Amino acid sequence: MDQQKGSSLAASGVTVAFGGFKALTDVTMSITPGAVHGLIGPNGAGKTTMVNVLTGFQAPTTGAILLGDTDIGTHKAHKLRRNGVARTFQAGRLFAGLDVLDNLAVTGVGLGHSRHASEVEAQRVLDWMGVSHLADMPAMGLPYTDERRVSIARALMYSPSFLLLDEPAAGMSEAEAEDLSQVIARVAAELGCGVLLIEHNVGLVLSVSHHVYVLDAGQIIEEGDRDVILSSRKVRDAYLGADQGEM
Ligand SMILES: Nc1ncnc2c1ncn2[C@@H]1O[C@H](COP(=O)(O)OP(=O)(O)OP(=O)(O)O)[C@@H](O)[C@H]1O
Repeated sequence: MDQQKGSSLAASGVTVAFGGFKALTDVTMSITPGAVHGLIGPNGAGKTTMVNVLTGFQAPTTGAILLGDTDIGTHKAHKLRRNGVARTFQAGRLFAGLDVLDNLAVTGVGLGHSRHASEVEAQRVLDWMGVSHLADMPAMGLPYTDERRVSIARALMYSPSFLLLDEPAAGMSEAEAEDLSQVIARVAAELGCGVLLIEHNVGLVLSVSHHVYVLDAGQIIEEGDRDVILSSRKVRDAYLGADQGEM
């Protein structure tokens, strides 16, 4: 199965149960190429579980994960990555002992490319991100925002069709988050990637997303554009009910 350019990555009626506890219940959502999709919700709503189930890190208990017309719900993460579904993690998970270029090149080698080709691709991605000056820096000790950028660059190796970002702006200042939002917008607009953005920074999500899903207690309670989300009583209640402060 090759990369599915032009297809959607979707969850159809997905439930994920851990023992008797349902982290997700009958969730249906779709990520389309060239667009940014937001996924917000209070703590414990199921956002990371959603990313895990869309990227092969967690199998759905029931329901289907569809890449185009193919149910990939039982496919493992490394296979999905080869099919163009890439992600980042809440913690950057860089290899501390390697420099930035090698952190990216390792992904290329894991995808089956030669070391030389992987280094060329790594340099290309770092250039595209505007962070080529980091190439020779050790990953250990990188400033936090650079670490986040390198994590995204690594996920962009060999042009995935989908990029799922798990709280990429955590710990960033407003100015840094604004810079990041421009990178995210470019990933969709210039690379044609379908992006799913999970963030506690709701303002960032609303500013950059074409379509936003709201999870609460494992269920989608609202979806739509910025105006729909901002005017939703259900969304307001979910956040206030969970004492998450203002949106
Ligand atoms: N492997 C697991 N085993 C048991 N329960 C789990 C597991 N993974 C997640 N959960 C539970 O599922 C629920 C959803 O967790 P998840 O991390 O997906 O939420 P989240 O919306 O990403 O939360 P946060 O915003 O705090 O990161 C939580 O109650 C969590 O404790």
